[in-house]
Amino acid sequence: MDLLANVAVENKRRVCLVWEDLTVVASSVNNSPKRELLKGLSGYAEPNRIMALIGPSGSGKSTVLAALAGILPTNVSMTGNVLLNGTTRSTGCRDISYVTQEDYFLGTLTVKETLTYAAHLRLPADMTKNEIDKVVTKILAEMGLQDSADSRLGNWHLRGISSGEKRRLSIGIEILTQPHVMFLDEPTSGLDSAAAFYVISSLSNIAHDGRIVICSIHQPSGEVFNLFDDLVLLAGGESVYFGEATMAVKFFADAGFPCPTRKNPPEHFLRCVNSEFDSVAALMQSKKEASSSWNSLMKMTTEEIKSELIKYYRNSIQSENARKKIREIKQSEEPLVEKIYDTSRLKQLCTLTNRSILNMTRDIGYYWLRIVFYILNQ
Ligand SMILES: Nc1ncnc2c1ncn2[C@@H]1O[C@H](COP(=O)(O)OP(=O)(O)OP(=O)(O)O)[C@@H](O)[C@H]1O
Repeated sequence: MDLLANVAVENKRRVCLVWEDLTVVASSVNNSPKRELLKGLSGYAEPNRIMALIGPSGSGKSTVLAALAGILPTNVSMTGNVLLNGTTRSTGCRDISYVTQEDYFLGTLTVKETLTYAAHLRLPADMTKNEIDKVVTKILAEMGLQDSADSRLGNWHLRGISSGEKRRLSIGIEILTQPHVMFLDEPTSGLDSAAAFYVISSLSNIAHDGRIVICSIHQPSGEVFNLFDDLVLLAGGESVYFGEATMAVKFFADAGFPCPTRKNPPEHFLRCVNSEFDSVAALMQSKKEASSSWNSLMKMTTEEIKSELIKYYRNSIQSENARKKIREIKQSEEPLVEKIYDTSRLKQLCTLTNRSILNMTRDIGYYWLRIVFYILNQ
């Protein structure tokens, strides 16, 4: 069996991700008290599904992604477990990939060149040039980048590909190694609604090809929201909702906070838990506009709605189902659950960060070599 086929077979293995009682605490600075960034979150992610992580700014979305990917900064400590099954590797680079908000590229290279260099660096050394070309062609097609394959990426003085295409290229580079789990921090930030839809559609296709995709996202449009299978809504580091995205509207209605007709559901969910709206409401009150405000219709402050929802979620059927599913995944004999890191192996939390730095350094080194060869050949 050739290497490409090997990669494909491995990719079909079912891998589930489970997190239990995830608590992240930031150490005190200048005698300030320790701060709990995440408060005992539990959940799971299955292959063939794409999960949205939403919540107000500062609710802990990036911290959850970093905790699950094992790249928390050193000034925070984590308790709880993150479990990944079906693999004997711990945080091996083929299992987990993390796409940051920023795209780091050399603007003078084309899309295809960038993918090809990344493929040469990241794929097994014994893959032939022909095999690598096949992988690159497949990814260009998968990410809808065929038409811009020969376009330069661009930089401050060179007009290049669009921001949406850059995002898709970043994702394409990460799927080169066929990771089982992909984390993405705000993959649609700075994109217009059409580009955001395209990026999330591509991610949905990647997920439905047997992978777990989890991404944080700010205010998704209704169309983008409909692409997600699962939803985690966070507020102040706590779970307000965890479950199927399509069931969230019913959850809010059952909890006593129904989504008004014609309102975009994620907008309503965020409106319910974003305490910043309280200060906006206070400002409006001072302008005598409060009679029409949302809070006055609800007769509660956002802080009160948030605590009500957190309490409701804890005793909800969604929370019970999540606990049951976590138990089932952990008990399933085939494949085995492997603990990828826990509080006793905190050092492993740094491995991904180190690997990213290593990859970046290697990438830069390779690009410089390429430039030197180019100059010598002129
Ligand atoms: N390393 C850290 N040390 C101390 N506090 C931190 C650290 N990382 C994050 N925080 C704090 O934890 C809270 C959650 O941060 P996080 O970046 O996870 O939120 P977020 O939901 O991703 O926000 P945004 O949508 O604005 O990116 C914030 O109040 C932030 O200031």
